[in-house]
Amino acid sequence: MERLLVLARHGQSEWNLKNLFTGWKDPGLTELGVEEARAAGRRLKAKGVQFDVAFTSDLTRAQRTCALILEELGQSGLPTHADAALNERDYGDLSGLNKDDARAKWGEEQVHVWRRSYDVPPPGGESLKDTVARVLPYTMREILPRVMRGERVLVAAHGNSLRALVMVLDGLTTETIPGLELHTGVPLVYRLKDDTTVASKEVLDRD
Ligand SMILES: O=C(O)[C@H](O)COP(=O)(O)O
Repeated sequence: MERLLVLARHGQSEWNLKNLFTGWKDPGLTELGVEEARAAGRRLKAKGVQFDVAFTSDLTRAQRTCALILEELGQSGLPTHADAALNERDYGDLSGLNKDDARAKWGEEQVHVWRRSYDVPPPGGESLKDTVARVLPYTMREILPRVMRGERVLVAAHGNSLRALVMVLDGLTTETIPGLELHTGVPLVYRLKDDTTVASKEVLDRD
């Protein structure tokens, strides 16, 4: 039985382009972001991937990415569940600030800790640990059972909500998670064993 789980970060958003902390804010995709999402769909198609169900967040950039990937696969109209549990990490007081301005104000190191550490939340926002605490129960309850039943599942979400999942799937630790970067519009194709651990992982990077 195929146990397929594809994780895709959304394409470039308007605020990615402007280099702003985004979190729970809801900008749309840029033209490049639309193209990145379509290209992700085309790369999945070239691998012969088809889905039975899709999951996404309640934010526009992920939902649009999900729809564009499915369109490229000729699967528009596939059952799709949108849930805030898959939203980007809440960037709290940093939301809307420019990332370079933040580095100038608080220092490179502090901003890196807020962006990439496991358990240090940005002021008023969520740490990755907080994000794991909502992404993982939702995944265990809604997504994993379907994968294990043989449904082919697409999850179109965000840099940090997907880092939360990849941390668990790849067995990363609090020491190694800061090194993980997920790029816009790059699908990660996982196949799971019958004990839910990872049988294989393929990164469908841009050419
Ligand atoms: O929410 C955001 O600002 C980004 O899309 C993810 O940001 P990060 O790379 O700073 O975690």
